[in-house]
Amino acid sequence: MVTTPLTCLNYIDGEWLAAKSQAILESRNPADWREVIATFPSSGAEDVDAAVMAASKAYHNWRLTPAPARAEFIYRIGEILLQRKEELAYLMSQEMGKPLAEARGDVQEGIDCAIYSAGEGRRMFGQTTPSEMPNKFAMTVRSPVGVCALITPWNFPVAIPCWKMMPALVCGNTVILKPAKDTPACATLLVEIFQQAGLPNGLVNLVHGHGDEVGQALIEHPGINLVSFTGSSQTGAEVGATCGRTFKRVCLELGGKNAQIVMDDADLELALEGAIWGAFGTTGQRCTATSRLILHRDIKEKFTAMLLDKTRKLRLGKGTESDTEVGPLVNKSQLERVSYYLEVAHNEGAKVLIGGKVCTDEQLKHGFFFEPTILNHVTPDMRVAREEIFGPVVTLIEVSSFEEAIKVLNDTPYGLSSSVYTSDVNRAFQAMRDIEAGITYINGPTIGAEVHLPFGGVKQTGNGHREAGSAAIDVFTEWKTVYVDFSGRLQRAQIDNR
Ligand SMILES: NC(=O)C1=CN([C@@H]2O[C@H](COP(=O)(O)OP(=O)(O)OC[C@H]3O[C@@H](n4cnc5c(N)ncnc54)[C@H](OP(=O)(O)O)[C@@H]3O)[C@@H](O)[C@H]2O)C=CC1
Ligand SMILES: O=C(O)CCCC(=O)O
Repeated sequence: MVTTPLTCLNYIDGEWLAAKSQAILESRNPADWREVIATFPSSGAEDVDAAVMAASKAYHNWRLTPAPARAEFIYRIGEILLQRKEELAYLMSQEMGKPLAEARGDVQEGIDCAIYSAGEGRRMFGQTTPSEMPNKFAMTVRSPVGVCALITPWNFPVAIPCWKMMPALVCGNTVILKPAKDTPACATLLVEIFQQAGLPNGLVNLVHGHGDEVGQALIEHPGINLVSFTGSSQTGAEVGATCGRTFKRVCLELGGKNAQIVMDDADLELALEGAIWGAFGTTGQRCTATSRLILHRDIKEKFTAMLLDKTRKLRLGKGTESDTEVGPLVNKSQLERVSYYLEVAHNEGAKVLIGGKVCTDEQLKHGFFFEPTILNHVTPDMRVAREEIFGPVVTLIEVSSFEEAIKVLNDTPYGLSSSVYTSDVNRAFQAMRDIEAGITYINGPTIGAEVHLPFGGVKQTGNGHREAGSAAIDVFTEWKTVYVDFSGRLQRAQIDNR
């Protein structure tokens, strides 16, 4: 296990460095805020400059390294991640609060992503297409985009950086990672693992600090070719606007307001398991979390009773304790945000069936714990049914038909994940066709994405790109069309006669 507090540094051009200003910040344990987990640099524009310079220099060799050789390096990272999985998972649980079992799952996603992306190194196919000319061949090849800025949130501190870094690197790009300031230690240990795998200087650079300083300097920097951002829709809109203004390719993975429909013909035990995991897994701090349960009126009463019973038995605690099912929120402002939405719920006339307040348990009083909460009498027009809460709060909405359920599900500015529990195959296919979301689960919870499949959403959840799976290769490469004219001269007559 890692001994805390850790002293984390930036990693630029193969060296561990303090910020040029020497300023530092702290990350603390959300289950007990008295405990400092790490100190880390509060970097500025001059540190970003150094990282961009290092990444640009490294790009010249890396882009010419054959993709299968790049892939071998990525595979090696996957192997070391597997060896150090427990260490990384424990640190994650200490630093952002998720239960150990979930933290292991987070690291496992990083491993899966490395293994999958390494395979892509041998599959970076283009196309050959017949030319209209007799003396020409035509083809498309993939080229790397260049220097990529990767800006990540705290809720999946290993998986999300890996979703971005593994495909970016295998495609021949170099990267600068700006992790969330709540999880600097996880990002530092991750980069140490890359270093252990034999990281060439400048290929991966790590710059810690405030989003509105480091993040902003990155998105504005003329040496950055691509920005891949995962975070809130509010920040994402600003990132997208800046990238538009400065002509950068940008991939935005943003918020969600995901719903699970439970129909009158559903297997209720199965739907219950899905609802509990979807709503309270990672303390509701997933972009795919179930925030709305859309319940058919014929099963609503029975299902609500089952839900209440199960929620009452959930064990809150420190993520590092083996029997914990629900950990703390990540920081004070998350606790305030969730408390604020409870006030909104009261004002809008929703009814708290369970939870609804900061946890008062003596053992947990130094952590950011909020009780798992169920809100009843919620209607689709209420703010609690439309805005992302990002905490352990689920709203119950009653409907009378399948058509109404789909309409309510779609009635949100977001479109990431969705789920339908039904035993009617026709309804399942209709849901697949009519739901406006990037991901639809049939008889499964809204959470639990697999790294070899495209991930992302519609509407205010993003800008149309997909990460993970083969879609990630589209994000991190440019198409180049190549014509080979083997006659050695222009054939005027053929051109004119076309
Ligand atoms: N669709 C998806 O794939 C996912 C979406 N999310 C969404 O992320 C949100 C929670 O994450 P959270 O970290 O609070 O989101 P934020 O948008 O606050 O932050 C995300 C990242 O952006 C940085 N940042 C903040 N301001 C700027 C800026 N002006 N320019 C550039 N970068 C900036 C942050 O730095 P700092 O830490 O210093 O603030 C952080 O690294 C939720 O809305 C959730 O739905 C989360 C996971 C997956
Ligand atoms: O919230 C996220 O950042 C990813 C969640 C993936 C999933 O649970 O499907």
